[in-house]
Amino acid sequence: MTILDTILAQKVREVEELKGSTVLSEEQRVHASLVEKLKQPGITIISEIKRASPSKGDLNVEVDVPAQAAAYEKHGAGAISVLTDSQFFKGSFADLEEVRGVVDVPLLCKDFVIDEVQIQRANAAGADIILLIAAALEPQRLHQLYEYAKTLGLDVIVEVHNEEELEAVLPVQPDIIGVNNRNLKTFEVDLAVTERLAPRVLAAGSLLISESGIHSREDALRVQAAGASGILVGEAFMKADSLESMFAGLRV
Ligand SMILES: O=P(O)(O)OC[C@@H](O)[C@@H](O)c1c[nH]c2ccccc12
Repeated sequence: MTILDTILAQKVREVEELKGSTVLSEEQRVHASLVEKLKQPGITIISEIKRASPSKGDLNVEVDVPAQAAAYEKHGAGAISVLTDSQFFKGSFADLEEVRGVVDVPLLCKDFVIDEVQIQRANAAGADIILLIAAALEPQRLHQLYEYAKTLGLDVIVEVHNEEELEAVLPVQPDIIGVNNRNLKTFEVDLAVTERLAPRVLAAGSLLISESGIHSREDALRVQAAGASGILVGEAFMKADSLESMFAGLRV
């Protein structure tokens, strides 16, 4: 069993609980658009609230979530990502709701989505964007969930890590493809993954976000040169002594 298998088994249980315990609405809210942000000149920084992760352990468990999110927005985050998984990342939907209360930028509910009910919950908690992970879903199921999220007015980042996953999701014609530099099965991180997959992503007409392992100006410039219009950064912000200088460094 890989860690991804373990997480997905837990998500099956969570989905059952969610279906049993809550009546969620399909309310259409007005959403802040990540697509529009990514089309603007310069790189869009998506700053993540991530207390802990299976690969790195505790990053910043005691973080003051609303204060961190407000600082992200103030220093120039184009969007904010909140890990809502509790078991493996020590996040929560309460974190997402708190962040929604203090920022206006587009908000990504970062979780392992396998069912519509999780998308309803993300929408209800104030998310503007959800993530669909190719490594976690059959292509047809990913396509269904993508279309469902769109009916709620949400943006979707379709996440891939290799050529095979990328080819499998291209028929969806995703507005945004996130290339995860981290292999979710082995935790290995390599920015060359973005460089390898970028030409195909851009040729398909999708916007490109480079995810994971970005810590420095050099890293940001490297993925921007490959064609990324956005970067998703967690650890570097959660462990930064100064958010201001971290933003100054990554803004390219
Ligand atoms: O902390 P990093 O290396 O900057 O990575 C952030 C983000 O890319 C990472 O948290 C992530 C990308 N895709 C995911 C899917 C599930 C959980 C987490 C992730």
